[in-house]
Amino acid sequence: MSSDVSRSAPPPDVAPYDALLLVGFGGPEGPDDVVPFLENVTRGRGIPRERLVEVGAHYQLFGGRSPINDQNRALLAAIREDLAAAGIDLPVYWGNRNWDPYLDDVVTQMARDGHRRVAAFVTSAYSSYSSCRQYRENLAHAAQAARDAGLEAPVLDRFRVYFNHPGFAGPNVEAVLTALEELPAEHRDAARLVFVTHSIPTTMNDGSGPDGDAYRRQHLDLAAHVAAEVAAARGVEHAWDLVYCSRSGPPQMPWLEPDVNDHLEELAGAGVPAVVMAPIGFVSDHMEVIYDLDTEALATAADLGLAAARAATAGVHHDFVALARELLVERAAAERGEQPERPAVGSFGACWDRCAVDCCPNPRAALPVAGSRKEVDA
Ligand SMILES: CC1=C(CCC(=O)O)c2cc3nc(cc4[nH]c(cc5[nH]c(cc1n2)c(C)c5CCC(=O)O)c(CCC(=O)O)c4C)C(CCC(=O)O)=C3C
Ligand SMILES: [Fe+2]
Repeated sequence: MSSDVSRSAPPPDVAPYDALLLVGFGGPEGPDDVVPFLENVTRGRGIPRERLVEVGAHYQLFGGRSPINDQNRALLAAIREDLAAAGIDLPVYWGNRNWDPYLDDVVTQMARDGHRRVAAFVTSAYSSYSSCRQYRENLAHAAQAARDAGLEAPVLDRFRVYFNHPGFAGPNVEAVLTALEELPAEHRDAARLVFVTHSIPTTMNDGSGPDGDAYRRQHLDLAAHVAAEVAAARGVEHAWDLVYCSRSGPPQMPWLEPDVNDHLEELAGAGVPAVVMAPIGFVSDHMEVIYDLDTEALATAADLGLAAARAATAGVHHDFVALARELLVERAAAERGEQPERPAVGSFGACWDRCAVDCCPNPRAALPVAGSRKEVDA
């Protein structure tokens, strides 16, 4: 499969799919949305009130508006354009887990529009309950909402986890190289690469993927790949680490560590002069990135006298937009019984199309999910 599609070539075959669904997290779009949004996110999850007040304040600092929905609107438009340019005539919808447009409403509309077989592109690149299974629960819930409305629900196939797809890895390599150029020249070669992702409870990490610990190991694998590509491009080896941001939950519950701010302190103490913070755990510059990194961690670095630059997220990078099409064409071929090429960087190889039944278990309840290997879809 090639990403440059010439005009005369026949368009790639996307059968059996009749629509693509972009699946987002969702975010508030004004001050009055913040509390109901936080209630949606944390319902039944035992997040302390103090943490919600604190996170609410982060949103209010930005006028109560997260950039995440606008980023998904831009991604949606870019995917539509990319598909059209490739000659693929397929409607693309967008729905969220936690805010309008809600997945339940969007999938119900898709059913009403007659769609039967839908490919789902989730804006989250790694395995874990929060970043994988919970979205598949949301898809199953949305299919049920369509059935509750008296409609025939489409089958919803979620793409393979894509942290190691070249269309995600490539933009992250490029972003680190660009961020290095933003550092003072005299410190550039000594800069540490600090890869950052969302912390999760250690128990959630332990259960992630088919064999456990997949969330952390997938990040380490991509980080090692990016660091190697950067070294190859610059002819300079940069030491690197994987650290975490946005810890939540009650204080006595262990979450993945170290926190990015603590880590910066340690680096400064060890005499490191400069860092690039690369948020490989996120696909766009949403609140965790613009608050936890750009506001808080960059201030920590400034206090410590560390030169720091934040690498861009994949966002609407051409290669990341193309990834949606490439995974669509790949998965369609697989569903037709063909053996498509499955590009992947790093040491793990391409991930599975359908998750194992006990992959990334829900810590609280066994809920129906879309796209498991053996379970019958809800
Ligand atoms: C792994 C992961 C990703 C990356 C994968 C993915 O992208 O899905 C992610 C993304 C996001 N998380 C987001 C926002 C929030 N996450 C929270 C809480 C939590 N996140 C968790 C994990 C993750 N979260 C967990 C284990 C919790 C504890 C509660 C629970 O077990 O569910 C809370 C509650 C307050 C707090 O406790 O911080 C908020 C407000 C936004 C939107 C940002 C915006 O508005 O721009 C995005 C993209
Ligand atoms: Fe989160």
